[in-house]
Amino acid sequence: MNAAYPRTLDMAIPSPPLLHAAVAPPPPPMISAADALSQDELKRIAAHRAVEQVESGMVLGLGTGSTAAHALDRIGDLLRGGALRDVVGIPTSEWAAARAAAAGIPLTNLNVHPVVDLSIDGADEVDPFLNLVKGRGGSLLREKMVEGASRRFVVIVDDSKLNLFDGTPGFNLKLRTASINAKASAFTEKESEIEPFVTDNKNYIVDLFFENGIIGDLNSISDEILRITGVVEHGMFLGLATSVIVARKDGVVMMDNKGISNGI
Ligand SMILES: O=C[C@H](O)[C@H](O)[C@H](O)COP(=O)(O)O
Repeated sequence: MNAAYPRTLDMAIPSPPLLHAAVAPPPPPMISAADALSQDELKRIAAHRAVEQVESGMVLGLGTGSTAAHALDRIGDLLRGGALRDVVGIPTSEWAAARAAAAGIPLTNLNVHPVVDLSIDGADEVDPFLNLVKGRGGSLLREKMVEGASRRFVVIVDDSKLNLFDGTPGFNLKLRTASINAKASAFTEKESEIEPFVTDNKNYIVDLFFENGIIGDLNSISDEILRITGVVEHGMFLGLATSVIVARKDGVVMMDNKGISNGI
């Protein structure tokens, strides 16, 4: 997982075969120690609300990250306590596989279960139309495969994730994608001092910097990014989420295609 989450859109491109991915736990949130507990508590609350939708016998998509961790642990607790049974999960990363196994969730894969009943995962940014930016922990490709195969995809966030996709200026130009008004970089200026971020699938994560914010139709931008030779996938999850559970200090809200409900 990445050590820091820049406020950018990420995409994955293949890395050279000699590089291998390090599987690490999710990064700590970039907030002060005093705030850490309350933000983590919000993540836990959102995750537990989502797990209320899990039923015995379901095939689950198991998300990646510090918010999804609470969902995995909760599902494990319910399985151990007997409140849930016959649940199997498809992990969206090596990290999720390890965490789910530790929680006692039986694992499967998309070959065995090509249709997933319910996926639960965090996000880096959520817009009012339930579009997401994901992948700042590097798991966007497997996440999109599993969550795209899901009947329901419930996103769990604290309210710091409610952003429009704003993009952030960047200065470390490696690949210019002029047609989408963005610059991309896998490295800083001092390449020797930084390890490129390599995913579970041995792809590089490249940060895309939209200098003037993301302007235009997101689906067209998505198509354009995917047409760039070498791009495997990007972190915009458009039209995949069926609902978003947002934990705020003043309560929990759910966003879905009918609007926003309070007090769920
Ligand atoms: O690659 C990482 C995943 O897309 C995560 O679900 C996303 O980064 C949100 O992670 P967290 O819940 O730790 O903020």
